[in-house]
Amino acid sequence: MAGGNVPSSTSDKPLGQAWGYGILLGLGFLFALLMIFTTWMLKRYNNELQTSEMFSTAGRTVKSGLVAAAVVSSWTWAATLLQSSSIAFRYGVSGPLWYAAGATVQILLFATVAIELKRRAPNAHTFLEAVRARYGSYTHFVYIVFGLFTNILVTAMLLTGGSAVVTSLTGISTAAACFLFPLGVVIYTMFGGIKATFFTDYINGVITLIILLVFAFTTYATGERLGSPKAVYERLVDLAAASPVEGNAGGSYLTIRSKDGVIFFVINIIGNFGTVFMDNGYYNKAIAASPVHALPGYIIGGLSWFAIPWLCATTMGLAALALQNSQYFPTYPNSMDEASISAGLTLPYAAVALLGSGGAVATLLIVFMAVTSSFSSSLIAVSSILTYDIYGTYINPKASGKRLVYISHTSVGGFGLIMAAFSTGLYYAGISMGWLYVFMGVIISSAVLPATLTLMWKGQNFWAATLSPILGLCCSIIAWLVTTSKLNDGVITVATSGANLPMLAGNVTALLSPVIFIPVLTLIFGIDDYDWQSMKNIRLIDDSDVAEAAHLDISEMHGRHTALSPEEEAAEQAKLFRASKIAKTTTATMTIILLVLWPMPLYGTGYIFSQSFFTGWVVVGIIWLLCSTMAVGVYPLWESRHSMMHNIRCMWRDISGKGNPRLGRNASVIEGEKMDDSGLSPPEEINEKFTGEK
Ligand SMILES: NC(N)=O
Repeated sequence: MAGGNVPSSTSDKPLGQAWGYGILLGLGFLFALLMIFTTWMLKRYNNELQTSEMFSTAGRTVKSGLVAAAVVSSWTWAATLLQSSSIAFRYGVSGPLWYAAGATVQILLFATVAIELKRRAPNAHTFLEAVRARYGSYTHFVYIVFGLFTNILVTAMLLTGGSAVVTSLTGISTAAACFLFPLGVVIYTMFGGIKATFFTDYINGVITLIILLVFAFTTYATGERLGSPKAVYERLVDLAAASPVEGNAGGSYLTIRSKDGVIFFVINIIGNFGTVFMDNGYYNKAIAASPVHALPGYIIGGLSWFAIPWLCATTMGLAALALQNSQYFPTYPNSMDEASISAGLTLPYAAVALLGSGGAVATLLIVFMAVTSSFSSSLIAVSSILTYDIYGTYINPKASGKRLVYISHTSVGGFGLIMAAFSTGLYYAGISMGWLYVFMGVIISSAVLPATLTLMWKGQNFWAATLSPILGLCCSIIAWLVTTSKLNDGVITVATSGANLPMLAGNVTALLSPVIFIPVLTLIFGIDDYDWQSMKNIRLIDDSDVAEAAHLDISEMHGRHTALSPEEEAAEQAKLFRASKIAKTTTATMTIILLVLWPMPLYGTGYIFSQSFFTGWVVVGIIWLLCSTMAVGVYPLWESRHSMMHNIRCMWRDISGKGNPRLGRNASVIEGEKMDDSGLSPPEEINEKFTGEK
């Protein structure tokens, strides 16, 4: 059951309200200042200007390490930490695996779709532009609505989850938290555009990984209150002996065979297909990546992300189970109520039980990081839809680059404000993050298949692309509500409709009904024979007015602002074609491993973990998270080393008065993947040319 009530409050808050306001406002403004400084620096030293192209595509030059870091951070929602820990609290060791596997494969499979988008529509700013190019305005409108639904649901989940944690730890009101979370993010996203999300994603991701490692080492190695896999294992065995888990093999918390766990697995897979494939943010990151870096970026990102919910929930969900009957647990001597579990309070309570007020501060930090990086990604996604797909297409098609930048900024601010108000309303309606998490697929997943086929199959006709998401949505809502009513004698409430079986019915219907609608509509109206040309014809925006206002020549600006020559385009297409072939086999293989080969034998045999198996399980989780830290914490720094050195040198020349620091002023722009950097500053050749230094 998910949602329906407001979580019960514990009398003593581990931290005072000053902590809540300090972190929400202080860190928010710190990030905003960092972004203002970075934007200024990139303009001063790299001829980089916040044009409309730059705001939403980062010049299409970002490298794989930073793409991976951005994927990891923006896919690390509040729910990734909070909901996964609550699922572990409910179902035991299977929960973290169901959560992690059920939400990683979409990122891996999306790599294939991302490559197709770059191949088919090399100049698109959003996925929706490609939809319009192929099918026209009606279909475009349908996918705009599904795209906006996705970002609204994801943002609502971030704010409901994040604010519940802040309230539970500091006592500041949930409504205040809902409005304060977006403040700093809106400011830094306005200044930095998609590049802001890449920067802050990197920082947020690194901080998150470090805190998760601290939690894991405290629970399984160093902490006084647990401190070893053996201590956790023994308490889980005792707990199951006293009250066996219904639907789990042997009533144990230490088995992958869990009836409700596997229902959650299915809901999780379906909902997350929706939130990746229908979120423009993931297409935006692919568009921002240079052609050869999109595929490795998504694969490294997906595999690195897997360890986050897996280890986080294996640590915090199980620590909460192990410590819930101890005096350290905030709800002691009571158990956590259902509303608190659904709101995601398992992790903060476990952190306090493990580490006292230090755990509470670490939780506030990690939740702040999760909320802000994903929120920023959603802000860019929504702003690019409102700017390019609605304003630039239907309201003012002749809009200048400057006007589009203005609309982007306004959209960012407006969406932040609306979502703060909406999430506050959800809180008072008793709709929690956990409820939204299992609900999201019901609303958005019917568009996944037709959206994918828009890029992958030339045969899908206009009617199938346009009608199947709408028909699928109608069917999924009916399936969800009818199942709720049937199982609850006609009583449909937030609590009854949030149970596993109604959500399962709604989710499965959403994803699979297009499997019927698409062939039927294709048979009725005839198979299409699309030549992909209209997608190729999408053009870059003319940003010359913005460049002129900043006294820069557009041809000198960093990033891709002009169309490629036919030779460059042919070379880029050849690389993307090769990447497309690699993507299909690699991602399909990884998906089979994560969804079938790993969990299913453990599920089928109903194996109950021995103590040594559990220890090995935890050790693999910790090693995996350490590898993730290297991949998204260290690798992007290595990749950007020349760019960073360039900027440091420029800054030093500037500070010490050694000449004009705008080194790239007259530099020729080196496009596409010839760029030496990660899209954050000019390539080495430029550096050499103007400084004489290597
Ligand atoms: N991003 C998710 N599904 O945690």
